[in-house]
Amino acid sequence: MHNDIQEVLISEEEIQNKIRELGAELSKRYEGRNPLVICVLKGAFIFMADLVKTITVPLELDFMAVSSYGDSTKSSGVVKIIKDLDQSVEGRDVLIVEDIIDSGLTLSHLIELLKNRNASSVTVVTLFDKPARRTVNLEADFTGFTLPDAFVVGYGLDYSERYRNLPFIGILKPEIYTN
Ligand SMILES: O=P(O)(O)OC[C@H]1O[C@H](OP(=O)(O)OP(=O)(O)O)[C@H](O)[C@@H]1O
Ligand code: HPA
Ligand SMILES: [Mg+2]
Repeated sequence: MHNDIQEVLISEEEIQNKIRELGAELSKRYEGRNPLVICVLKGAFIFMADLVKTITVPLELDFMAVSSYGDSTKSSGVVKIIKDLDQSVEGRDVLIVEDIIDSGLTLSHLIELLKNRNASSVTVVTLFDKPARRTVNLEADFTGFTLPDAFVVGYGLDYSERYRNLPFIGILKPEIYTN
């Protein structure tokens, strides 16, 4: 698997250090509150697990599975809800945990949905951001790393469902892509 990687962009240690910083900021942001933390599956599952361990306020978790990339390196433009939340967001301080914002389509869709369901606040934390690729105007409230315009894998992010278990973020060798 590591043989398929052309370049490591962000190491495991850099990622873990950044998550501790984000956790400290979020603990301040939610002091005295009880946020509902929503993991956007599948990509954000590792980030969510590492992040919540660094947040010191009481919180609740829920999971939503959405997909727009399928087996491709490009967004289909259609955000499919594969699994909805178990819990109501009405009147809740919602924190959306994303692994990456690329075109911004997934998040803009989710934010709209949660606001329509009457969340009292919607805040976004993303570990990675690719602002150069945005097709909708959107920014996270908390961002870990800004990435160059390249398709990346690892730390939850896949290419065709593979490479999610790499502990770092890297770029694949071009011969791995079939499209
Ligand atoms: O800003 P965007 O262009 O919408 O891209 C970001 C989204 O795309 C990826 O999910 P994907 O659809 O690949 O599903 P997955 O998390 O199950 O891999 C990623 O995990 C984000 O949720
Ligand atoms: N890698 C994996 N999944 C993604 C990416 C990426 O660069 N951008 C949006 N979904
Ligand atoms: Mg994906």
